[in-house]
Amino acid sequence: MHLPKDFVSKYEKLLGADASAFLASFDSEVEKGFRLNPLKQNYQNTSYSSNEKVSYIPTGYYGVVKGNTLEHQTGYVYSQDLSAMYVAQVANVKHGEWVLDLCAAPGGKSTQLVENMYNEGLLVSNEINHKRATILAENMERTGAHNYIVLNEDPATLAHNFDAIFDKIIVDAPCSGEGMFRKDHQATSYWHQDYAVECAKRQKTILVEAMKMLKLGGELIYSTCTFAPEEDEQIIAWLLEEYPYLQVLPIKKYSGMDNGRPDWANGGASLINTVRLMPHHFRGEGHFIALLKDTRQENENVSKLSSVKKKKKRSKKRTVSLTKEQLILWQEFNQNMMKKFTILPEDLYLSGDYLYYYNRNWPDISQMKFMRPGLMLGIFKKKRFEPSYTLALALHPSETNNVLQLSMAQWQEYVLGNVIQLDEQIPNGWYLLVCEEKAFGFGKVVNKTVKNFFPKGLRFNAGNKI
Ligand SMILES: C[S@@+](CC[C@H](N)C(=O)[O-])C[C@H]1O[C@@H](n2cnc3c(N)ncnc32)[C@H](O)[C@@H]1O
Repeated sequence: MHLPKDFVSKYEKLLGADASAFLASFDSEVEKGFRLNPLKQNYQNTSYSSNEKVSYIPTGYYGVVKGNTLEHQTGYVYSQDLSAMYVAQVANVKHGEWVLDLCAAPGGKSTQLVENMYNEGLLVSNEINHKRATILAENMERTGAHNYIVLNEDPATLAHNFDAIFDKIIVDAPCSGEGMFRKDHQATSYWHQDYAVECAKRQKTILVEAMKMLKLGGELIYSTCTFAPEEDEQIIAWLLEEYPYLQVLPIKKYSGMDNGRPDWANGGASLINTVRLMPHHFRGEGHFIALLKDTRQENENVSKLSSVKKKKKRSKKRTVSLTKEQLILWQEFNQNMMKKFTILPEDLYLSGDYLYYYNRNWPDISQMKFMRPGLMLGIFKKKRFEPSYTLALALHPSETNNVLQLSMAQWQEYVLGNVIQLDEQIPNGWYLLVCEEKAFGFGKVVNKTVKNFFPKGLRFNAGNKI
């Protein structure tokens, strides 16, 4: 592929003898990867489970996944670059933590983070660009997770609302994208000599806001998909200067992963703890990851206590505005449909006519633009409750009373938006529709006809793909 002349000479200087292998890697083939989703029932029951496993991600595999298939639509598989999937692994989220993914669309890292949280704690997944935030919300809903919020805000507004409340913050920063050149040749057209420095300025602005939201003792995970030291080691060196209580923690380096390069920044020894994923050494695209810890926790118990108090005070601000009639409609649906899925009335949140699960302890988001203020349960329509597609994907067939098993051909009809005719009479009402053990939506049975509630914007023709 054609690389900008100045790009070539920059990396010849930086890499010396290693430069020719690095530059040659731009002409080699991109290797693809994907993850399976452990939140799904029997999640390894897919056609991909015998693919070669990735050593550094328990749910990661080498190979290509097809869109417009049952496994993809139901969120069992997510296609992701083999390098990008190491970021959420480095974040090592623990059940119960509050995590912020600040630059989240289209959602590769957010989907992986939430899948590792097993419905405990909270993931706030934010994207500044509205169009991209819509895609993020769709990808998040396919995970079937219960514990996420999708926001569409700029980092400064978030920081104004979320004062030092997150255990972990992921900043997968907008960058010069050099690591994506091999995948997207067009990306080279944006490149110029000063581009990395321009991107670094924006990265610093984002990081200043991120730091306001990090709890004492919290961890910041910073990543880019570029090789540029200005946006990688030099950004971490700058962070250490601005926030001297931050420490760069070592990241485990698997085969082919390189140490960060202190000599490409200010020589700070701890920069070696960061990781560079370089395509001439590693089976994936270019990436940089740093893990930083706020070390103040142990020494500053008093401040820590005040931050906990702040969290409790903030969460009281939210209000629940369901009418009695709406509450009854939801409870009726819940009792008929669900075996184990209990939501307390205090954890219900109404936005317009849409009902969400929003844990009463979560932070107040009423002053921010949201795409999903929690798990969407459904919508109230003229004295009835219609369950959402999102809820269907969040349920295991074994958790529900009314399950309707359909064939692959019937699933194809459903994702096209068609009604499905049944051969036999079954009781009228709502059913969780299931194909090959995978819940793919809700349908309302009326006299042997399954009415279709698959969202119009998501419909597709899967006819020739299976
Ligand atoms: C590298 S991409 C994120 C990829 C994502 N984390 C994933 O794994 O799918 C960076 C994102 O930052 C967003 N962005 C651009 N400018 C921003 C800004 N000033 N503040 C916050 N986010 C920004 C972009 O819209 C883009 O979606």
